[in-house]
Amino acid sequence: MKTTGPPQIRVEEVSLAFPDGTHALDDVSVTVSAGEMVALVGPSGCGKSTLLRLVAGFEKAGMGAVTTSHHALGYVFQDATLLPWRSVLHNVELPGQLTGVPKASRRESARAAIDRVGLGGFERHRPAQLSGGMRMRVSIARALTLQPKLFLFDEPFGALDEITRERLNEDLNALFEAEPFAGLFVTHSVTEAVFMATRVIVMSARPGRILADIPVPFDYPREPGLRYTQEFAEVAATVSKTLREACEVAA
Ligand SMILES: Nc1ncnc2c1ncn2[C@@H]1O[C@H](COP(=O)(O)OP(=O)(O)OP(=O)(O)O)[C@@H](O)[C@H]1O
Repeated sequence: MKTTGPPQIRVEEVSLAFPDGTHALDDVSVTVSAGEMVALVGPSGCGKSTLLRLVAGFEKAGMGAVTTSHHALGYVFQDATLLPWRSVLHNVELPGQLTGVPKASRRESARAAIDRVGLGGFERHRPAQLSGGMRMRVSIARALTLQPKLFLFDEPFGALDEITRERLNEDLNALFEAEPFAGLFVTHSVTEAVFMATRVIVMSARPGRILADIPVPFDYPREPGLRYTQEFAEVAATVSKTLREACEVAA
């Protein structure tokens, strides 16, 4: 198991209300260090995406402070957000192209990232020729070319079938193990949260507050069969119970 490094993301006592008065977050504090993958779960609309957007700098906190290390940031959304007219290779090259990386060098890192997500051989395919899971892999490869030390995932596998999602969880765990970034991962799946995360944060209904911060005590690599063990079931039950309480208050 890797040791955790210095904090990469610090959210301190943050509250946020949108201009229309929607109170999205209330007194939220989260620290994520290198080597931590923190899953965020909570009732729909509790402010999980808003919290990610704050960390990315797309929103400003009304109160409190958000600080991140000055490293490149990877952001992966539920939609793969690929350009349909571009090949896999050209989609993955895009961040390098936009930031002025010379062609040979950006092509080399794009090819390496495509290999790392298991899509070697599909460089010339267009997004429409790929499955949903493959498109998501392209999206992750594109983020990997930035060599992010901070990685934000906004429910990236929510639209995929169960088995594809499990495979992507396993592959993302392997990427995390190989290069322990600081990760914040929004999901509605308790199994996915516990399988992937080093900690699971459970948020309350809006305005989102932190109800629990539950450590996940499993080493990496995490074998697929971990999901069927008693220890896994116990951690998942703790998360589910807290989440259920949060949702019952919301209902
Ligand atoms: N720009 C905005 N202006 C006003 N309200 C907003 C804005 N963006 C989000 N909201 C509201 O803020 C609350 C939190 O939204 P957010 O998308 O962060 O929730 P979430 O927990 O990610 O939801 P879900 O799990 O359904 O994806 C919601 O009530 C949402 O409608």
